Amino acid sequence: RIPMFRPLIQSWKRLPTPVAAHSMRSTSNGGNCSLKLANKVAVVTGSTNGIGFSIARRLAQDGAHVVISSRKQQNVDRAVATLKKEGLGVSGTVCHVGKAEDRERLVATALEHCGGVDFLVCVAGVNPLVGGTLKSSEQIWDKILGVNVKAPALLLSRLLPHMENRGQGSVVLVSSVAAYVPVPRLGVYNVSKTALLGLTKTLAVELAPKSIRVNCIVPGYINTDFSQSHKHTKPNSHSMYPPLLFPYRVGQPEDCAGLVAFLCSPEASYITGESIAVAGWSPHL
Ligand SMILES: NC(=O)C1=CN([C@@H]2O[C@H](COP(=O)(O)OP(=O)(O)OC[C@H]3O[C@@H](n4cnc5c(N)ncnc54)[C@H](OP(=O)(O)O)[C@@H]3O)[C@@H](O)[C@H]2O)C=CC1
Ligand SMILES: O=C1Nc2ccccc2C1=O
Repeated sequence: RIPMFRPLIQSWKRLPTPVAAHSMRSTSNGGNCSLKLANKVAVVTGSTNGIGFSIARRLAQDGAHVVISSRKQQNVDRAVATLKKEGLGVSGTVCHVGKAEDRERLVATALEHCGGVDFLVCVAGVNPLVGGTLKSSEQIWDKILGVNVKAPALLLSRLLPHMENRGQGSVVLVSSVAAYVPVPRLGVYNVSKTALLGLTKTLAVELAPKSIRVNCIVPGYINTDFSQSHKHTKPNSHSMYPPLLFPYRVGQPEDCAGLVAFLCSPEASYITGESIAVAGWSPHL
């Protein structure tokens, strides 16, 4: 009876049921139409290497057509060629997520190749400075918040009308356990990853009436070039991170990919506003 809740309740009524979401159609991959993401289109930023590449591969293996992107043309070409050789349905374009014209090109590429978009996975993230928060210049603040926080929201705002046209959609943001437990000397980066938790919750509420779900994955230390270049963050027996699983194994990009595929799938159709750790331990209650 509280008026504020009325729009949300109306949107819940319209959320797709798992049964409806399982309907089978032919796939844009020319592949198996029983795959759970058949006929779907995914845009993945920062997807030519590491976690993003693994997510792109997994979504394509599950039947989606995936639009790959990152800053460097040669990386896009290499990633697209590798996945096409595996028989997967992918296309690609250059997109530095911090540049408005690149975001426009990414949207245009997705529409041109695929006619619409069902999933947006925002993986691209940077940390140009290892050091204390208060030692960071305004330029560093602008760079990190611009790429890590503003860019996902601005890209989604351009894709939104096309996702709405499809009747439902799923957005996945990539935060970090650093959002909950600050990694020493990753000051502004830690702050940006905490902001993504808030962005997830706010967008989940705003987009529920449009049947678009917004969730966030929260990786721990994952074995990629990015983490290699921040060697001091590797958990060890002196680190502030609890040594649950990581003495036995380090996280791999594929650990993140499986979770994103689930969050995009019909099985997750009643999950929104969640932040889920992939870390071998849990950073929150
Ligand atoms: N690895 C880890 O331990 C953890 C990583 N994360 C997060 O996961 C995400 C991916 O990290 P990870 O896979 O390790 O990194 P990698 O360095 O392995 O890969 C980064 C990818 O993003 C692209 N990229 C970098 N900057 C931009 C940009 N401005 N615009 C578009 N694409 C860009 C790179 O290609 P190109 O150079 O061609 O642009 C590359 O494809 C980041 O958001 C990071 O914060 C979170 C927690 C832990
Ligand atoms: O860049 C990162 N390095 C890390 C090390 C441990 C946990 C999270 C992270 C990051 O997000």
